[in-house]
Amino acid sequence: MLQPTAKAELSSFELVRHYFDLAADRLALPDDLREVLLTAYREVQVAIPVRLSDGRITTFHGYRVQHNGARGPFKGGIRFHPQVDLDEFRALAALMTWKTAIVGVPFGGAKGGVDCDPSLLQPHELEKLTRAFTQRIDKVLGPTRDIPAPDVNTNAQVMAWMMDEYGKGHGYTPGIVTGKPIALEGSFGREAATARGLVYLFREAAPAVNLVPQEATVAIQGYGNVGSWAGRLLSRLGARVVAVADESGAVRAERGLDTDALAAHVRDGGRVADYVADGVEPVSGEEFLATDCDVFVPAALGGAIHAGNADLLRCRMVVEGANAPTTPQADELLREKGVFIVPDVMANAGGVVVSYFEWVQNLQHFRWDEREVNDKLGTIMRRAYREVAARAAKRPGDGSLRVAAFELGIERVVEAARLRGNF
Ligand SMILES: NC(=O)C1=CN([C@@H]2O[C@H](COP(=O)(O)OP(=O)(O)OC[C@H]3O[C@@H](n4cnc5c(N)ncnc54)[C@H](OP(=O)(O)O)[C@@H]3O)[C@@H](O)[C@H]2O)C=CC1
Ligand SMILES: O=C(O)CCC(=O)C(=O)O
Repeated sequence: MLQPTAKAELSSFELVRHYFDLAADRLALPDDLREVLLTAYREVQVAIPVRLSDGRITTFHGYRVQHNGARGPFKGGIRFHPQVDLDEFRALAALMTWKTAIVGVPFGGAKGGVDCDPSLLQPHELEKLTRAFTQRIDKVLGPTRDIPAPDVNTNAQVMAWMMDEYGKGHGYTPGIVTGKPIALEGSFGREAATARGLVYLFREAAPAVNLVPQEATVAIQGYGNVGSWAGRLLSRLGARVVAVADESGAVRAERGLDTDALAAHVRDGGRVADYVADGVEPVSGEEFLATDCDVFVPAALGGAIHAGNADLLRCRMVVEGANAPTTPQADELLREKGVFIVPDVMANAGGVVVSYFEWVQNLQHFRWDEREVNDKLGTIMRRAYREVAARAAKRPGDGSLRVAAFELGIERVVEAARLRGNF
């Protein structure tokens, strides 16, 4: 459902660098400082040979990129996907650095993962691979060093295996990962947190395009953790989710999809394209993108909206659940058409904010109830939106939230690094 031409436009890191440069120009950052801020602190690359059930050894490749730790321990998700590479993790780790700074949680940025396709692995193979990966990156992890979390194709179970494997050498350490199962000191609210944060921001942003959130129509690309929770929470708000896509295809329903039923269908192993219900029709990838809606939520992979398809979009607002879903060319094209974009570094920051809450709870071996978690999340997300929007408003003619958000994030990282005497 994503068109591969996206990657050809710019590499993942070039894409992040593009937005970094725009913000760095505004901040008048000197070249030497730019170089420091664009260079990852540490990049770990490991080979992970695993004997699979067919008796053969498959060598997977694992990565952990720690981008910048000026503001606190490195923090960011673990992605399992056949197409990941070092360039992509460099980009995603840098985004984490700006994201944590924008929402003001005391972390740096990291990202990592393995080049595997979990859909081709049996559960015990996935566990074996996860444990072997954890052993190989163990030395750079730690609750005050680097704290992973779930990302694409990883979940609470994968975090539980990572925590258990890490604990073999270090003793019981729940604060080593976030996004764990509730039974293992995971935080209430973390599973839905990325989407909940996105919905908080959508509500803040809606007036900018005269949109009433409760009356909005929405199309969602990706129906995993972020997409399916966004669908369910937006439906609960009263919005109508009229189209959804995953890798298998897309469905559309003018009167609105039953987002809970669709989530249950996916949770039980179904694909979006196979979802059958009254008033629901299968559509092509292009028809999906061209769905008439108020809000488009990319919640799949990077580069999904690019120069080759941005023109198809018929929405008033894009709220980026995915990381780096919009290429610079597409971003410009959409903004020229008057589409209001709430960028990834703020729109999907709810996940890491509640990861921060989980970490804080783990350090104290204490638990907050879900209402407390959600309320605190709302306070942080709304504050971040207002701070970024206020900065964007100072640039009449180019009120891009993305560049303003990058500016804010970079500024905070520079301040912390300077105060620590890092440069
Ligand atoms: N989980 C989190 O807390 C956070 C996630 N994010 C970002 O949100 C995005 C989604 O992550 P998450 O929900 O956790 O991941 P999941 O693995 O839970 O879900 C990914 C979804 O994307 C779909 N997808 C994958 N490839 C394509 C494709 N080519 N076309 C259309 N859909 C596709 C998958 O479909 P299928 O199942 O058919 O493959 C699946 O529905 C990522 O960009 C991630 O970095 C950002 C912040 C936090
Ligand atoms: O929760 C976290 O620590 C990180 C989530 C993540 O990977 C992201 O925000 O992209």
